[in-house]
Amino acid sequence: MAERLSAEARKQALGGIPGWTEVSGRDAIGKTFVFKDFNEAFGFMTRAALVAEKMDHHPEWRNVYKTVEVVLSTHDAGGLTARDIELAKAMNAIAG
Ligand SMILES: C[C@H](O)[C@H](O)[C@H]1CNC2=NC(N)=NC(=O)C2=N1
Repeated sequence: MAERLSAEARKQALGGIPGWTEVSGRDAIGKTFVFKDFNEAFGFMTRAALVAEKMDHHPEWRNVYKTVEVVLSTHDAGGLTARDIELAKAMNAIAG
């Protein structure tokens, strides 16, 4: 099973994924993506969903019109792991 990231490791990892911050009150990271319109937002979710499924690592997310709020945490590990960082990077790349 993936190991939870140390304080130092997560600080360093967050530096490499623009827009992602620690979620207060739980061991997770989050980002709110804002797109041009609903089509762009849902297109992002569709592409991200395919990557997430391939990784077998799934986001917690919420879509309202052109925004997508994402929270990443590794449920099996009870907190933040390298798998979350990997998916966050992929999501940033997909969003462009
Ligand atoms: C059995 C399956 O591999 C696990 O339940 C996977 C699925 N997707 C997952 N997604 C996330 N975010 N955390 C997990 O621990 C997790 N575990």
